[in-house]
Amino acid sequence: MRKPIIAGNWKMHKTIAEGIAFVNEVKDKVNNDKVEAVICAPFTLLKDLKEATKGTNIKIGAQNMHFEEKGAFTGEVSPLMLKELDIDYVVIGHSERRQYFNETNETVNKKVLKALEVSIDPILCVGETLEEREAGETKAVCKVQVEKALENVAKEDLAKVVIAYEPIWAIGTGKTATSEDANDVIKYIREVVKDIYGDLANEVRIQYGGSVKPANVAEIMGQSDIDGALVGGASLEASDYTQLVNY
Ligand SMILES: O=C(CO)COP(=O)(O)O
Repeated sequence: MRKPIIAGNWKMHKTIAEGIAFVNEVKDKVNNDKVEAVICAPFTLLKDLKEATKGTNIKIGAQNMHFEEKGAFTGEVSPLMLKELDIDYVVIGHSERRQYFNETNETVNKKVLKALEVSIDPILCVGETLEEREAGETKAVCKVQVEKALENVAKEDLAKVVIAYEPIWAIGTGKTATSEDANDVIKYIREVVKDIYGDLANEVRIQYGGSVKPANVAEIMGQSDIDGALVGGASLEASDYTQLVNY
């Protein structure tokens, strides 16, 4: 049975003080045992958020990391530095990183492998652009992204990988894929994983991301193959976040 995972991706928002105030507001209200609740925050907040969420149901994720453990990589953060903070998840290959920071399928694969090696569960993001969708390439694009990202991932590690299907045109635009469309692509992504790993694919959680909010979360989560949501904008407000994880 796959436990649904609802993760807020704060992107480049919130100071430490704001993050702690947020956690203090939501922590006693996050009480849906059926869902894993996660906050993916900027690096500067991680240590304090781990502290503030101790003894609560909220897990903490980073939004990126380097694939090397150390070295001359000015401005980067190493997987071991995240591990030292006992970080639970790390978002890998978000479309904003692919678009603005030259993240490629190859670096995404290296990061996924490294995250698994240091025991931080990767949230692997895939998804098509509007152009690709209009050209009917959605599934082909997702297939390549998933196959490349999972290259050399060991069978016994597969279930630790969370995949987030985030159509780029639905991110921050207010446009969601219809829940049936999202479900259809997610079903297909599971087939792609199945072609590589067989029935182990049934253990992989696949989230939807893109303009998820309290008003549409139940419908999205009600789909047969959607195992969670990765939420940007609507995860920034404490009351919205509480509604999302308690949908
Ligand atoms: O990119 C996203 C989550 O990673 C989605 O962002 P929005 O929920 O703001 O559309």
